[in-house]
Amino acid sequence: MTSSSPLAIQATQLSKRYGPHAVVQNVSFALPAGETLVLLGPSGCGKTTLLRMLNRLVEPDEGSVAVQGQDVRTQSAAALRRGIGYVIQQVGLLPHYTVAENVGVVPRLLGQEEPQVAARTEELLRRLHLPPERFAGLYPHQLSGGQQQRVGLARALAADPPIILLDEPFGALDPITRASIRREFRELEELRRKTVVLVTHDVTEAFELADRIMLLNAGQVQQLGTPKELLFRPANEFVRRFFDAEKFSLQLRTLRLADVMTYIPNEVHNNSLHTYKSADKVLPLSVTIQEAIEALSSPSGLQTSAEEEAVVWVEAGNSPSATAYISLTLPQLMTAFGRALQDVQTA
Ligand SMILES: Nc1ncnc2c1ncn2[C@@H]1O[C@H](COP(=O)(O)OP(=O)(O)OP(=O)(O)O)[C@@H](O)[C@H]1O
Repeated sequence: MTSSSPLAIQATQLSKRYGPHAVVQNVSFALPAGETLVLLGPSGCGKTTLLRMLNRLVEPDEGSVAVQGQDVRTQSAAALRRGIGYVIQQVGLLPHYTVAENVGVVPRLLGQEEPQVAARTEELLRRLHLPPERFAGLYPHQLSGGQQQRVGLARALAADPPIILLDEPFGALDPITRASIRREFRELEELRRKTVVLVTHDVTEAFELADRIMLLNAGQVQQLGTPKELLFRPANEFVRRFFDAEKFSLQLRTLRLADVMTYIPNEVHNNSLHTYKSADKVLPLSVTIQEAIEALSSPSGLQTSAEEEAVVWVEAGNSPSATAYISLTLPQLMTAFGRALQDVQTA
């Protein structure tokens, strides 16, 4: 992100008290358009209150919020609703409205024409894997929790707001559904262009989705940075301890193939510069070590080498004429990962 990117949200010195409790204390951040910021921290640390100050559901005692460069206090409720989508854990679907009616609520409130609302609803339901032929006429109680969550997301996206606020959007789901919806969510083109602020207390979720994480404790920012910075350069003891229990799994989700390629021995590079077959699995350097392990462990699409070892091909750099690919086995990957970790921790 360049410094010239326009700021989607700028929060300045936000504070909020409830009685004697300072729930949010002096929180500031600047969020460039297109970035995903995750608010993370233990229960009661002020995440939801901070999120709700961004769309004026909670008024701060001190400080200010600017959205697209304009103070939110000077924007009408309708303008804020158009510019900022909001999804909460309880989904909040209207029980007597069908799926399609729920998705169309905000565009209708904003006065959009019926054919336009219907087309947008159909497009979004399809994109969120809820085929409208089957789902458009159902009522919320006829849906599973995961399906309801997707309708909630479709509803927040319906008016195509540039900013989306999500409060524990996957919180009510079981861990397996949660992981798969999270993956769909990450891959949703519709969301990639948007500025997202997401509240969670799930560390893995934060690491999988965030460009930057704000870790809060008792209303105060402990650290604001990339997942890599929080994991490998914790600002204080609270930050270090917060990630300690899940450190290894987070390291796998934070380091990418690009970070470990220099630790792959030369002989591997030299022996494996072949042209790959189109059916083979090819990974870009941007995938995480976790994703590479999953690719190496899944039964489909694997090529088997002479030693019967699973390999993936990795884009190992571009020459002017062609992309070079090297093959990588799980043991080679894990050795390189171990070396990269040692270096990053002692650097
Ligand atoms: N309207 C309110 N009146 C009084 N106290 C409140 C109100 N809203 C929140 N609080 C208190 O403020 C603190 C922070 O609440 P908040 O919901 O922002 O935390 P959170 O980090 O989102 O927690 P969780 O992860 O459990 O949802 C809590 O102690 C809560 O009891």
